[in-house]
Amino acid sequence: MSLLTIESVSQHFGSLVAVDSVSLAVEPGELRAVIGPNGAGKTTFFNLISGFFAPTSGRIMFDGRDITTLAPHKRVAMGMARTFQITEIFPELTVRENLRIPVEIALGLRLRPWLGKSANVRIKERVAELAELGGLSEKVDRLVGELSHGDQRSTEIMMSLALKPRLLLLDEPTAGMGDQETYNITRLIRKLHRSQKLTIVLIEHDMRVIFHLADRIMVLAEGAVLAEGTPDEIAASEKVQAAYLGKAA
Ligand SMILES: Nc1ncnc2c1ncn2[C@@H]1O[C@H](COP(=O)(O)OP(=O)(O)OP(=O)(O)O)[C@@H](O)[C@H]1O
Repeated sequence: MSLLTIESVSQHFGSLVAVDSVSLAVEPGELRAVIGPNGAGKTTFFNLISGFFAPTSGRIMFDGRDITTLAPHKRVAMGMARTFQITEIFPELTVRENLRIPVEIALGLRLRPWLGKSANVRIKERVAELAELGGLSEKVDRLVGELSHGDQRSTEIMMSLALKPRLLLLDEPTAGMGDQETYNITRLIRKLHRSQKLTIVLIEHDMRVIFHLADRIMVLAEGAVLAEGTPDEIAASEKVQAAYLGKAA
């Protein structure tokens, strides 16, 4: 059974059709990319998956359950995590302190007035494990606000992972990054996908990232699915090339 199934979903804003009857099935363990020129409807599509809007029409199923109108926090509770284009971390806290927040939530220990020794040990171990996996072990005591954009993004991704999501939605994970940082984040995402068998849907502008990572790619243009296939098929598609060059496909 697919983990996420989108059936003919549309989103209208007045007379504008931002997402036009889009369908998608994401299998467990798959890394699926959604690409498209500016204004193609990618962010709106992500907002529909994470529940920021209910679609004008269509149906969204997650883990066999109809979540079309389910509130975002209930989707998170079902195992859907999302990172944003704007980094959502606490810059005035250290990496360790940032990671500790979702770890405590995941262990059901957040905001307890008093934590026993064994609870503290469990939290510390999990924070250390996440820092290691995210390549952040040497930076755990640094303030996040002082880190590079790439390390901040890694921290944010590891915070999402602390919640043990079954689906991770990544919204332009390398936005605003230079070549080295883009490479590092791409490697981290690939490592998480492979080692944790994490199911990931990502929106990305940077084609190098997409072609290195994705099992399959869906291309949106003017709200509709223009093409779907493996990276090789998408790279060879004349329709896709035309859409990116701004010509009529
Ligand atoms: N809340 C909204 N109200 C009205 N129109 C909207 C809203 N959100 C998006 N749109 C419009 O829907 C269309 C698709 O926008 P969307 O942001 O989803 O595209 P995108 O592919 O993510 O673009 P980009 O790559 O530039 O981020 C655009 O024409 C946009 O102006």
